[in-house]
Amino acid sequence: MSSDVVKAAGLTKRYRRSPRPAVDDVSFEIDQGETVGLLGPNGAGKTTLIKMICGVSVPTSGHVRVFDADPVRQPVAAKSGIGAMHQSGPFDMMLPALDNLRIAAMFRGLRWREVRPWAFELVEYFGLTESLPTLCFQLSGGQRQRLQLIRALLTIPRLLILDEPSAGLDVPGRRQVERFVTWLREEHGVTVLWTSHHIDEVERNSQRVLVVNEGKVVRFAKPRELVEEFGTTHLLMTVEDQDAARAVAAWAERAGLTTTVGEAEVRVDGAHVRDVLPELTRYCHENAVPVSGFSTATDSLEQVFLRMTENEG
Ligand SMILES: Nc1ncnc2c1ncn2[C@@H]1O[C@H](COP(=O)(O)OP(=O)(O)OP(=O)(O)O)[C@@H](O)[C@H]1O
Repeated sequence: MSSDVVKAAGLTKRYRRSPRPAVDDVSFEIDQGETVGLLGPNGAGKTTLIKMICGVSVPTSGHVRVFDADPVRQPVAAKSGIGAMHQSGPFDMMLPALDNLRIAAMFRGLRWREVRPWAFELVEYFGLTESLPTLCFQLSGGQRQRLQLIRALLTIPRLLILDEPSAGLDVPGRRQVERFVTWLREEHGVTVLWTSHHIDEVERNSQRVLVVNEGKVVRFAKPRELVEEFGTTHLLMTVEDQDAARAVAAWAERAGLTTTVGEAEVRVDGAHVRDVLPELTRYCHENAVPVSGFSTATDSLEQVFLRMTENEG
């Protein structure tokens, strides 16, 4: 029995009449209790990957195991531990929110009477108590999004899969989802796989990030490791006049660095830019170059992600 919750090997999905596979020879493992952010640009294959993990879509080749079971051939063993929220999962729009929750419980073989106290706690936490009698088509997009999340959580799953849980939510709503996911992981050891186009929230809440592009895994690592590996640091020197800007830029270029001269500052880019800072400040001091300050900044995960998934052509 392995401790991996999800294990994919050579997983591939090619839709009919598609020029290239949506998911292309993907292999990775997700450990018990970790939160993994799945990042990729539109059309990268995230939803297709999630559908195969949930047993909703059949792989063309390769395989995926969830709790050591094949989600298509052994659906009960694989799926009974999964709580999944899919992008725009269907509701019966002409029924009240409450009935949609009851129906979801029924489909999952749960007794509404037994799950109701927990469901009502969730409803209260996500601020939907007064919306329970409202017909689904009369709910706002954000309210429907919250209802979807509650539906995925009618029981606390061992593996929670969320496909863009924060789509359409305002900032407090996004933070509420983040806090809840963190609570599930910390209090219940729930393993989480989630996608989001809000890279800042993935960075804040994921132990590891699986970056996919054009169906392939680009990298699977901790956010900090990605920033260290693919990010750059730059230096901003604030100068008092253009002569000073030219002097700083000339020195930096002699040191093999790239510079961008602005109105009152010089940006210096290049590997190990921090290492040259003492020498540069000494040069400015000894030559009376009027520099009024400096700062260094490292790329965010968002900048790194953009660089990693830039498509040529
Ligand atoms: N049912 C389908 N039939 C044919 N092609 C499909 C189908 N579903 C997805 N695709 C294609 O597979 C590729 C991956 O789509 P997928 O929805 O998995 O991407 P995604 O990363 O989830 O994108 P997004 O961020 O836009 O939701 C896309 O090129 C898409 O057009």
